[in-house]
Amino acid sequence: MNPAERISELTEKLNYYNHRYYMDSVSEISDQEFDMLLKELENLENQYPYLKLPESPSHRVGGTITKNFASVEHRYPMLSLANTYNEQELLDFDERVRKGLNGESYEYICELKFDGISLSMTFENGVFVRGVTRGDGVKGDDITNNVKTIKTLPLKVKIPPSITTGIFEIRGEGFLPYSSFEKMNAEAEAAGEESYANARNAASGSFKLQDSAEVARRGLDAYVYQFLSDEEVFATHEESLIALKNLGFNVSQTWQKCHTIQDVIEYIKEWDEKRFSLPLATDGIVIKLNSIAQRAELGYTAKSPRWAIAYKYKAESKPAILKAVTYQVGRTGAITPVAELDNEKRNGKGIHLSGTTVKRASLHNANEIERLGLRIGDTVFVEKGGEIIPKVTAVDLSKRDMFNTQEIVYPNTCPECGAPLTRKDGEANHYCTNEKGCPPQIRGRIEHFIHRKAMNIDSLGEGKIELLYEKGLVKNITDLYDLTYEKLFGLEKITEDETTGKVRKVGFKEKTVQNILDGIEKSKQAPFKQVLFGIGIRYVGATVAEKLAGFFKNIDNIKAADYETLRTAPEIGDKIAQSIIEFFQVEENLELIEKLRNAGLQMAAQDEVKVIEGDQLVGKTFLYTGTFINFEREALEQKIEANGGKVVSGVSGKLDYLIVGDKPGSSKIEKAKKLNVKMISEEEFMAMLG
Ligand SMILES: NC(=O)c1ccc[n+]([C@@H]2O[C@H](COP(=O)([O-])OP(=O)(O)OC[C@H]3O[C@@H](n4cnc5c(N)ncnc54)[C@H](O)[C@@H]3O)[C@@H](O)[C@H]2O)c1
Ligand SMILES: [Zn+2]
Repeated sequence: MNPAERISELTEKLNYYNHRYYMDSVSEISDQEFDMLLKELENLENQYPYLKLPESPSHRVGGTITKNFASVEHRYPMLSLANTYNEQELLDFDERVRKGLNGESYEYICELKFDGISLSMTFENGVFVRGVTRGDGVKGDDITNNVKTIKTLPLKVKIPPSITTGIFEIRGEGFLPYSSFEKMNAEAEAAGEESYANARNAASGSFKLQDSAEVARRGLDAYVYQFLSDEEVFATHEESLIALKNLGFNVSQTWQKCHTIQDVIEYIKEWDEKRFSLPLATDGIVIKLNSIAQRAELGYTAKSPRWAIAYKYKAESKPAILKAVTYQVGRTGAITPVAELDNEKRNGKGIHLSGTTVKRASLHNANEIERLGLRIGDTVFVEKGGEIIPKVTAVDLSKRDMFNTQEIVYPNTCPECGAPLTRKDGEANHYCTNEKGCPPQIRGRIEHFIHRKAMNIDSLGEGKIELLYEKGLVKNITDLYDLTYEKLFGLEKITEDETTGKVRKVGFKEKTVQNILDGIEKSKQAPFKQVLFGIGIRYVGATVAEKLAGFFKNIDNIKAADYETLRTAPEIGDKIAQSIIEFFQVEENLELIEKLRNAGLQMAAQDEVKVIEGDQLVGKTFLYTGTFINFEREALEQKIEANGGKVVSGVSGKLDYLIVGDKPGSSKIEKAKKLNVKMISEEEFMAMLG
């Protein structure tokens, strides 16, 4: 490949990864791999400047603004940071600073590099008015309502007296603490939804949700690390950090002043392991010049300040012995192979990696085992980078001993129930075929049934369900409604955590029993859409269940619907329709529904109470495109309907009004123009309401 081809390939790849990372909150490769590719591109571009492409990611901040929020121009651009993974480049940075300051003395402030998303928070007269993402560095998404869910962010503070304009801005990192991240992923898994690979992606995805109530539930937090205003308020960064803390902002107390680059290197070493005891993900250290005046002397490149640099920790990789492969069975029957690992002394203590003990790592599926070419007894490399879940990255073939290692034979029967496994075309996982009798599948279905978006019985959980199942009290979801105080009181189970060895006791005393029974009783009031989700028809997630409930109104209509009728419901495609038909063909499923009905569960949708505000829009149809200042999408639809109007799903000649917001969709606009549909602004719409 010649340089031109490589430059074009790297540009395209990096732009793609940037898009996935910033828009979709997904990392398809590790940060380290990304940074290496970017460095390679930068080197090539320096060598062959005339080959640099206009869309090159090398001189731009990586993010973009989205269509889902109003976009806001930053008062001060939000830049990135230069980064490095090695000490020499840190020394080079120090050398550049020294030269740039012409012999003046200087000092650094070191901070941890928190791994979340940058936030800009504006205060006017001491009141928090706006929270914005970094976006493309010039403009960002207005996510004020989501930022407001951060409990540690004071919404009103005293303003420093030297600020005459009344306006100042705070910058910080919005993040999801590990504890919230784990909780959120456990819930997502229970609901059969996709989980995030790491806390940074989960934070990024959460800050960009439309529903602020859901954002609030996720438990986001933020650390504040920068103060900006038109007036010069602080002479040093240190002063500003102390002042921010005193004003009530959440400033991580892990920062430190360093007088030399050697002190900086000490700080880096100190936090290499210690950072894993922090409640959030960190991926490095940020080194910043302390003096604000000296910062101005050094200035900026197009992408980052010259007075700061990020040192990023390399993902730690360690050898381990693959003792065995075990197989886990999930709710859907999917089999996951797991590597059982130990250290090279084989003393059962596992390996110590990035602050935690590792004894197991997921191998995902049979293909992955094949790709890695694993044998039992191999020495393998285990890595834990930004992801908190360790992974096996390769076999150390130099240590391979053919006589003392064994081939891995993928099982063809279920390790839990012995039933045969199948693997559908195009699927990576094997599945246990014994849907009705396989214990983890049964327990999984019950866990799904009590999920927050289903029957919402939060007084039950995994451990309790396991106990009820083992005692033979609950073998399927309908058994929950036969539980009584007598059956539950006094049940007990002691479990030992395999990795930590911690002993945990689940015991049912008076209060626990009462809570469980109350929770079950309350679930009888859960709306039909939640019941429909809870019974666990394949492919019928919470959203599909809501659509079905809204369209068919009750379970009998759904049961009676044939394929064509099902397909007329909104967003019900072939796969879902087939799955519903199949579900209602099974006799046991029909019995299950009758039992739930007899237990008193809601099998029909209650008529929604429609709010009526006026009749100004009666007889008129509306469609909207873009984002609006006064409404989220749902609120806008409600407003139209509450005033007698109707929201339609596409532009047609019959459409009366297209309401055009910020960043409208071009296809809707074009179609509306062609069909002469009247287009109105948000203000004009408000005026129609009178
Ligand atoms: N894996 C992928 O596919 C992929 C794709 C794109 C980008 N990335 C990663 O993202 C990086 C680029 O992101 P970036 O431009 O935001 O740079 P960056 O994350 O390396 O550094 C800048 C950011 O650091 C954050 N930060 C955390 N703690 C800070 C502190 N104490 N002081 C100041 N800032 C602090 C701020 O949000 C700031 O915007 C890449 O280097 C790469 O590692 C990964
Ligand atoms: Zn099984």
